[in-house]
Order: sequence, then structure tokens, then C-alpha cells
Amino acid sequence: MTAAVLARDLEVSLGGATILHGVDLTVDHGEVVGLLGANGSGKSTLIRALVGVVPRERGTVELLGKPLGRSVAWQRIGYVPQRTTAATGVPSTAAEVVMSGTIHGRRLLPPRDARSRAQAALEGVGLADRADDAVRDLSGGQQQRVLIARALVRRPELLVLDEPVAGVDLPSQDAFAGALRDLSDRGTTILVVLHELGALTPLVQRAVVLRHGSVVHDGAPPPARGEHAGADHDHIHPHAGDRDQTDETHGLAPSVRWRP
Ligand SMILES: Nc1ncnc2c1ncn2[C@@H]1O[C@H](COP(=O)(O)OP(=O)(O)OP(=O)(O)O)[C@@H](O)[C@H]1O
Repeated sequence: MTAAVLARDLEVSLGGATILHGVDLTVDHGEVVGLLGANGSGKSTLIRALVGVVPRERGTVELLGKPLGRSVAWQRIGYVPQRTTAATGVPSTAAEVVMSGTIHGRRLLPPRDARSRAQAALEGVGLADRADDAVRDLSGGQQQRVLIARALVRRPELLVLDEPVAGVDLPSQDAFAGALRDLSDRGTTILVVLHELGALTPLVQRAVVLRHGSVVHDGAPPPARGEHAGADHDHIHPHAGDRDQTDETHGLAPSVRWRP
């Protein structure tokens, strides 16, 4: 079976600087992969290159088995960019913005059940009671959750999320984690940029860590904070202060592997 995401030797330059240096990334169908790394390590650039928003200098990308371009089944893919506003010049309600996620190039009218699907998606991000509110009246974090719901409403086969929970409060993060769990249980492939695993810890099966635009770890996710207290915690990884780069790699050094 082909991978859901397959990137090989990806090089991206922006503003005259090389941001990604020969990145390889494979996400298998049904996998949940977290993309981690310090600020500026290239996570968003990688995600944006994968969905074709920024050009590549070199390398190849395939999504759902098709090379990046028109042949990709975009209607089967949900993408949530890094925090932007969901408010447009048009005074739309949260439900309307979410329903727009059911429309794509080949389907210009929302399906009959769009409203109930939108309601369910809003419930998934803890915003069921705000469905009829104008998006511009919602807070920044609430608008971000509307955009997540717009991606969820597609019932995507592949979901790509760029720091979806940044600035989102803990109860809403939990609601969102539950919604992702449901999607994952139904076989959705999820690639998610995160600053820390947080509420998504139980869900993320593999972590890919970027540093200065290169992959420095691809394997087991870092242990949750607080796990140090556990009797069975295995002290084989470096702690803060052990290495200069500890913070940049979320405590992961390139040579370090965790036992699952
Ligand atoms: N349009 C651009 N032009 C020039 N440089 C850019 C552009 N976009 C990003 N960069 C640079 O690329 C590097 C990687 O940025 P990117 O946003 O991919 O990092 P990130 O890991 O997502 O960071 P964060 O965690 O802060 O979101 C940074 O040094 C950034 O300044």
C-alpha cells in the first residue's frame, strides 16, 4: 500500500535562505505522526511544502499516492494552517464557515446533511453552543477552533494540522483530542505540528523532530512531562542541561531512542 504522505529529499528556500535541507518524511495510512521542533526549525515550512503552498527547490512529494498537483484528491484532505483568522469580510456564522469545508472543486453545493455535520464538528472542538454566532465576534482561539472544525467536517482521509492547539484552552484541547481520536479510530491519517504533545500524547504514535531544517529524530514520541515521576521511567535520555540542544529537540538527541 502506498503511504499517505511521502516526501523525499525535500529542499525549500525562502527569502534567499535554505530552510529545509533534504527532508524525508513518510506517514503511513492510519498513522498519527507529531512533527516537533523549536521555533524556526522549519515545521510550518515543511507542512506548507507538503500541501504545495511553498515551492520546492528539490525533492518530491506524494499525497494519497499522487504527486503533488492537480491529481491529488484534495477533497479527501483536511488542512488547518497555523493560526489565522476564520473571519472574512462576509459576516458568516461559525456553522457557515464550517459548512464551507464540505465544498470543494467538484462539489460546489453543500451536501444535505452539511448543517448536522457542521454541528457535530463544532461539538468536536467544544463550540457547539456558538454555531450561530458571527465568527468575527469569536476570540482568536475560538476562530482557530472553527477552522479545525472546518477541516474535520470533510471527514478527511488525511488531516494535516499546523499547531492546531496553540492558544486553545485546556478543556477545548481535550475536546479536540477526543475528536481526533474518533477520526483516528476510523482510520484517518493525521500529521500534526505541535509544540508539545500535551492532550494529544495518547494519540501520537510517532514523532518526527526537526532542527535547523533537518530531521533529527524519527521514532517514538518523547515521554510526557511528569513521566519522570513514574517508577518504570527509563532514564536513558538526556535531561535539560545535559546537552545544549535539549530544548531545541524537545529533549531528544539524534542518537537517542526510547523504548515504546
Ligand atoms: N516567507 C519566508 N521568507 C523568509 N524566511 C522565512 C519565510 N517563512 C519562514 N521563514 C524562515 O524559515 C525558518 C523556519 O520557519 P517555520 O515557520 O517553518 O518554523 P517553525 O518550526 O514552524 O516555527 P514556529 O514553531 O515558530 O512556528 C525561520 O527561520 C523563518 O524565519
